[in-house]
Amino acid sequence: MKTAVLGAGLSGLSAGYYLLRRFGKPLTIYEALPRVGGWVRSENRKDGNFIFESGPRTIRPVGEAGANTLELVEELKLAVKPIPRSHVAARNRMLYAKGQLCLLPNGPKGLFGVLPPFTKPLYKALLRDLFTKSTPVKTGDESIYSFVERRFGKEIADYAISPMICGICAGNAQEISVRFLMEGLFEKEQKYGGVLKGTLYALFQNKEKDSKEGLFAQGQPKLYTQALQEKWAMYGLQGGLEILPRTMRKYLVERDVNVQLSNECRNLSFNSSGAQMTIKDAEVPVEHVVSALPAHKLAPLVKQQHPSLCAELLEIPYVDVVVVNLQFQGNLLKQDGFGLLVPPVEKLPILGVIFDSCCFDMGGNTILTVMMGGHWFEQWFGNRPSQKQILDLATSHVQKILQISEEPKFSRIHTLHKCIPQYTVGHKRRVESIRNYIKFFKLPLSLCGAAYDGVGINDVILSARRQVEAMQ
Ligand SMILES: Cc1cc2nc3c(=O)[nH]c(=O)nc-3n(C[C@H](O)[C@H](O)[C@H](O)COP(=O)(O)OP(=O)(O)OC[C@H]3O[C@@H](n4cnc5c(N)ncnc54)[C@H](O)[C@@H]3O)c2cc1C
Ligand SMILES: C=Cc1c2[nH]c(c1C)Cc1[nH]c(c(CCC(=O)O)c1C)Cc1[nH]c(c(C)c1CCC(=O)O)Cc1[nH]c(c(C)c1C=C)C2
Repeated sequence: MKTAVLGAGLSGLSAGYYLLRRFGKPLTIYEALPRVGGWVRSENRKDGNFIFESGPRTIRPVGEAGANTLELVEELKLAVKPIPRSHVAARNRMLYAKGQLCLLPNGPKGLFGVLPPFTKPLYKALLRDLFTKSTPVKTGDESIYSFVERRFGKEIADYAISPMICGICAGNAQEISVRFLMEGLFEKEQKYGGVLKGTLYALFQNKEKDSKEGLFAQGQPKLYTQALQEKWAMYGLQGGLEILPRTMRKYLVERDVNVQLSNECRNLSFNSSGAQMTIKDAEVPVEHVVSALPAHKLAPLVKQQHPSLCAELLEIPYVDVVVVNLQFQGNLLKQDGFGLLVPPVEKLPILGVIFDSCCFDMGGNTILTVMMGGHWFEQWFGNRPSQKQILDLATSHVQKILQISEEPKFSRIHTLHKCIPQYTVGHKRRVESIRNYIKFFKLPLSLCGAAYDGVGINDVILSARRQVEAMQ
């Protein structure tokens, strides 16, 4: 089968990898930019022995999706940099709220004390769930904020869930679907009348999914076993995360997969013998297309022939994120950890700060990444501030929150337009409807990538695998 993949981000390269494994060649991957990797980008500063990541830097080795990524990492023979659960970066996550830096609880003990910014012990939120009647949600979905507020109270919604949503998709918890992160808990509440009740009932009935089912029933990847034994909380890659897409490209090219950079797809239509792509100005026929493009990039390609598919794809919103990498000389952090998040109720222009130099060795420098914008991008950056204004905003907040008086020695600013899809209320139905449309019209088109089945690295790699496995 002659297949084309659109997009050489992590999902497109993964689709290429799984297509090659399942069907062999001929196979071409078309990428608009002169590089692979999409949002994964690492700048290695050899002069200072540190790395600036403008996208992801760590991966979680959790569950089937985590095991699947580790299988790929193992096949590519990449050197991993594990962060065990005992590491300070795995234990310490902070919030900047009510004018102070607050360490988040990271174990059952933390349930019983009163830890700022919370005003009550957290176990009280669990009791609230136990004694609160469930509210049937007829539409089958609601925002994660309203679910958490109903079950656990406003304080948990404002100071635990809202910043967490910022730290995953830079989104507003009041718009993000409960099914994005808490599908299981939501369903337990709807079925058994409460989250705790449902959890206990499921445990008692032993109805939780058998871990021996699924992709790795025949044996899990060695690296995943190692991650479990050594209790990794997360890991990075030697040389920065961009080594992953770069090595995938090399792996594919060495096996005669055609990876065409600077070759944007400009139109996509379907006929009785397959699909017709316009690549730059050339017409290219293929039998099947795997799109690993962001939904808003695929939409205009199918608009002419399938306007309603285009409209549904455009219903998946995206947000812009400003990423500012900062290098300071020496170790300036008073409290080590993964980083800090700022709850949106604080109404500050920053979403969070990652302490890169606590996660990985950065040559004795303090390396910080400030993330800003997201759902609130227009509010803070709508008037298109200059690079200097952006840098000043990031630096002044870092200096105030972390009490750093020095100026950064080196910095980088990236404005990432439409970089993270928002799984707003109704997302699951929207994706089902898009895939049903494709099925109904028997289009030789598969969809993978961050727009549909999860926004993290593990999700987009697994999404590519599942789509390839579902191909006839
Ligand atoms: C700031 C930030 C931090 C993140 N942190 C983490 C993290 O810590 N952990 C984690 O697991 N995940 C993280 N993520 C998410 C992770 O980066 C994404 O899940 C992943 O990179 C998405 O990959 P993708 O292939 O689906 O999409 P993309 O990376 O968007 O790739 C799509 C590709 O398609 C190309 N393209 C677009 N239009 C066309 C066209 N018409 N023709 C051909 N090619 C086209 C693009 O140039 C791009 O290369 C983060 C993301 C961001 C933005
Ligand atoms: C402040 C902005 C962001 C930070 N990271 C991201 C954004 C938008 C993006 C992101 N972070 C994670 C993922 C992957 C999710 C997954 O499915 O694995 C993505 C796309 C991982 C993550 N980072 C934080 C949390 C709570 C998570 C979820 C998984 C986990 O618990 O490890 C916390 C966090 N993110 C950022 C900061 C500053 C921060 C906490 C201190 C930045």
